[in-house]
Amino acid sequence: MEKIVVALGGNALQASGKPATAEAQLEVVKDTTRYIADLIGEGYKVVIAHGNGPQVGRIVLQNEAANDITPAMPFDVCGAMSQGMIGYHIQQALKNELQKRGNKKAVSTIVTQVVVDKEDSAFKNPTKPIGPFYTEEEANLLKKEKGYDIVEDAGRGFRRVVASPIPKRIVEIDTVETLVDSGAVVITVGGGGIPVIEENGELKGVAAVIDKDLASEKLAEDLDADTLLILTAVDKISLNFRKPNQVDLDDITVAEAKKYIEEGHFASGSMLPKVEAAIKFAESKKGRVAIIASLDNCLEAVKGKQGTRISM
Ligand SMILES: Nc1ncnc2c1ncn2[C@@H]1O[C@H](COP(=O)(O)OP(=O)(O)O)[C@@H](O)[C@H]1O
Ligand SMILES: NC(=O)OP(=O)(O)O
Repeated sequence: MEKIVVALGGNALQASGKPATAEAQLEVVKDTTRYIADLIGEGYKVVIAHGNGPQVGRIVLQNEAANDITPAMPFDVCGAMSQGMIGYHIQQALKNELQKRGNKKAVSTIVTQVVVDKEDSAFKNPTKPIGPFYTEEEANLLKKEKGYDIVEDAGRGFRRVVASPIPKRIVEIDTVETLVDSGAVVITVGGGGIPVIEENGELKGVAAVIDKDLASEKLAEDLDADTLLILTAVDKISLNFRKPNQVDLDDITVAEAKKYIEEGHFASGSMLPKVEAAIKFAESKKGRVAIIASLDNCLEAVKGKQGTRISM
């Protein structure tokens, strides 16, 4: 049975431009899980990973705002909360959807820690956007009052950025593997995993957000998956994106993908980490394929009819 690690992007988890209520998130997740249920219905063994940038940013803000009433939780705990919150919605919506289709598969979220290097240079150079968008005026105030690092995010406004170290090891991988082998649908490395460092033989949470595409790639390698399916808002990756001479790509080799990166076709912080994760997975073992596609085309993409496929 073909094993697929599905990495869900922001648009699969929340409606853009709408208030970030629990109801709105659940509605979007319900749509998302219909597509995932289609994949499962076709017999694919599916493991789900997802992002958390907007959600963990909001949880941190809620904690900071309520600090006078009850102590704010540290950043790593906020990451764990985002995993639980998003995982809960996905596992509930997917279980309901599968049950409707007469499928009794178990669906479980694993709170997942991912080890990073405490010397990772990312800790000195924050790049991962989290939470809401701000105007320039709001951004300047937040920088001054809260000491946030804030950058302009791809022409969409200003956003807080935090460190995004490279994922080295998935702590709960054996548990995930056992559950996947038992036939369960597992939701894991949510938000790229809760970042932890190893100190004197112990795990310790750190303030960071791991890139979920890179963590999903690590997961796919560890589980010996056949396919890494990265779902986002566009159906294919493009050369000259959003320019009059845009060219959408169907099938590319790792060598071509590397050349396109060098030519600067993929925006850092958005498409670049996806293409990098796809390259790493395709190179890791003969026969492995990475696909970047939109959620609504995920089944067609797995069948080779949609999306961009990256292979050796
Ligand atoms: N060369 C490119 N081809 C396709 N999309 C691109 C390209 N460069 C940047 N993008 C943008 O990257 C976005 C995906 O990144 P992002 O929104 O961060 O992903 P996520 O779905 O994980 O939240 C696409 O929706 C698209 O707007
Ligand atoms: N952790 C992470 O990569 O989240 P986003 O995909 O939401 O940025």
